[in-house]
Amino acid sequence: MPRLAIDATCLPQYDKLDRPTRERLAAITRKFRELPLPALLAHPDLRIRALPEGQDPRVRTFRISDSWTGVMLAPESGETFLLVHLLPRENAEKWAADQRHDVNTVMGTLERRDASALEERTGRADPLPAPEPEPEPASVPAPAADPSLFSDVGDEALRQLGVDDEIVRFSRTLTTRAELADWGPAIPQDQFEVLLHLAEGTPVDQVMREVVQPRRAVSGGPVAPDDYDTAIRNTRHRVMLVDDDDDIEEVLSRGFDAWRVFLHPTQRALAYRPVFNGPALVYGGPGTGKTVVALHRVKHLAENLPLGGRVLLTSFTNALVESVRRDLALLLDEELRADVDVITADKLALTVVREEWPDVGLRRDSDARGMFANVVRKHGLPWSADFVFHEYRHVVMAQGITTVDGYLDPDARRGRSTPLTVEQRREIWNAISVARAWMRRTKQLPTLELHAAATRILDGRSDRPYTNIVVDEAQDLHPAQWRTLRAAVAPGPNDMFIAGDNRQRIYDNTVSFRQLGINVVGRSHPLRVNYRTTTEILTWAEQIMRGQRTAEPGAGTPEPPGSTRSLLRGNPPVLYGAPDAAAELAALAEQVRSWLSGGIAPGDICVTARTRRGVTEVVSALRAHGLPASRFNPQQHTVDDSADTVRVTTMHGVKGLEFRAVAVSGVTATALPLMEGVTSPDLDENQHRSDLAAQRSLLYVACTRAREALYVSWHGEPSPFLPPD
Ligand SMILES: Nc1ncnc2c1ncn2[C@@H]1O[C@H](COP(=O)(O)OP(=O)(O)OP(=O)(O)O)[C@@H](O)[C@H]1O
Repeated sequence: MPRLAIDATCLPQYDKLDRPTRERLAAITRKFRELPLPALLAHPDLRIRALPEGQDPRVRTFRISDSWTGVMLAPESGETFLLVHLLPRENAEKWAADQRHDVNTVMGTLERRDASALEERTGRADPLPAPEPEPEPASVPAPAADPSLFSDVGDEALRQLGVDDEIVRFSRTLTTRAELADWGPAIPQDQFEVLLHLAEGTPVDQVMREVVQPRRAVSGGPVAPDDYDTAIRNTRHRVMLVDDDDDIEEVLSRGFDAWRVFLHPTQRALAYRPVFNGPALVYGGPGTGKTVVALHRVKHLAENLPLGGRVLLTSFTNALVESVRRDLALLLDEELRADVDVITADKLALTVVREEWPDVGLRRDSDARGMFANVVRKHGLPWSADFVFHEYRHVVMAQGITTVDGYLDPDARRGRSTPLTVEQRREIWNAISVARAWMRRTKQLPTLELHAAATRILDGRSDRPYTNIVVDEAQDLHPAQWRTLRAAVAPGPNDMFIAGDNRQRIYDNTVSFRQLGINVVGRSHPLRVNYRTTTEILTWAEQIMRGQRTAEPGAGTPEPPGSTRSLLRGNPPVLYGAPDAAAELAALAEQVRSWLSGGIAPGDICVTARTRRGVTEVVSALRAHGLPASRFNPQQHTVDDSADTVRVTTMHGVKGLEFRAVAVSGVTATALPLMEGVTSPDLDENQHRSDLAAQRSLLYVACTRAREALYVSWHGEPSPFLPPD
């Protein structure tokens, strides 16, 4: 029986169809599965048309309605029809005639190209000749500088990476990366990805490892050039196979959830790898699908749980947990979800501690800081409360030190820049002990204490609550939180799956996985394709991180800025430096108005401010300009807050989220960095640097939430973190 497959290109188009057109499309595609090819092609109602002048004899169009046309690929051999595109009638014939589909025999995938555009650029030519042997260097005159973008990659190397002759020839005509990016939509997508990596300077063997091999792993070997059936089956990152009993309408209407179906080969290889022999780390820049991979990993683990097993999926804040819980419901049926807990590490610690100590409560961290001020005053200590609090947070609690000898160990304060004598340490230890004893007496524990207690309880048990733990947004967890997580699962295969990006670290925690007994060496994997943000926005935002070399926890190799690529194109960010705050707010309102009138829904627009006060000012200003705006507190409301208003929140509040349009306001020198949030260099030089880096990351995180449009504004002197002009 013929089978139906649907190209990802159709999904956003499907959203534009009205109900009767959708029903008609479903009825037509049902026929694709019911009728043999000759009967289908001859069917009078469907008006399937070949394109005599088209580039690809297998491409046909069919009528869906007066205004919509479908484009399909109907290979002569094999049984799979591919629904390639849904287009307004007036554009369909031309588009369909320009496209050609081929099997990429190296990667085993089905690819589409704009053959007419490529032909115009490179001419129709015979395949490239076999490579000549390299001439002896001594006999060659010094070559003229080759301006071609890929001058240091030979034809044969390109072919081995799955770049076919036509694209090899085409690639030789390119001189800049921008030109390559412009041609993205015309080039076969897998080959485009290979070229993008090479253009960034990625070595050939790394491109082979990261782009070609994951695709080969799916195809399992070479695929013949006419084996369209197999190639379609191998192209699961772009093509969805419809099962015989699937309801086509239902399948198509899942469009917005493309992440559930079309995993990039690297994403799929990580999420569905049967076993990692210990903790595994997935890292990568913003929007590369780390959360998506984490969610699919949960699916894999839940599907393979032993009897009585449980999976924990955790993320950094309540809002993020809420967001992944909702997404997980789209991926897993209820029965599987029953074996998965989706909670923060703090909630886990509280639950564990309450099992032993039911009346324990949670104390705000700011309270704990205040308590240290009392102790310092009472003991007449010569240090500030902040200094002692930092010793507590970044030394004692970070390293899980439980005895005075542990604190006196010469290694305990490694990385702290203010030296302390043994006597001084004893004094500080006493003060910290007094504060901690007092907290325990009141039974109101700040989160770090809660985690210390939870770790102790879990370590004392023979059984562990979880079979597998999946951690998203890992970069901001404090070591004490990691210890709870480590203790909640027995060490072994598939114990921990961790997703994070150290360049998005926006709180004051730094972690050494090795010290925590979380060994990810040899199991750290990068993701490099950004699915969220356009190239223009991403390239600009990467400049915020210029000069910053942040090692991934446990990965050893720092990720250089620019190692994430987007396949999406759009407009560059709009930057505006206003003379004063009022002018900045007025311009912001105009920007929001223009997005709204351009058809972006209010709920798809987010405005960030650096502080809560800034949020209040923005909300008032937008409302004063007659625009719908409301404060959006992801900690309290969930992210699907249905109010149809522009969301306004702090820069911290947008962590992990995304919006079609983002305005980052108040990027003024006095607000970024906001010095009241930065440890004074007199207290600790290293912490000072680390806090500044976190504030730089904050701007980077806020800007990389934008999918299509980014606007950044300031008044007076701009933040030094902004990219230079
Ligand atoms: N394979 C895919 N196909 C389609 N969309 C995808 C795919 N992978 C990710 N996306 C989409 O890209 C966007 C970013 O994904 P995700 O949030 O998982 O990235 P992330 O790496 O966790 O981002 P960040 O670190 O910036 O929070 C989401 O809209 C997601 O649905």
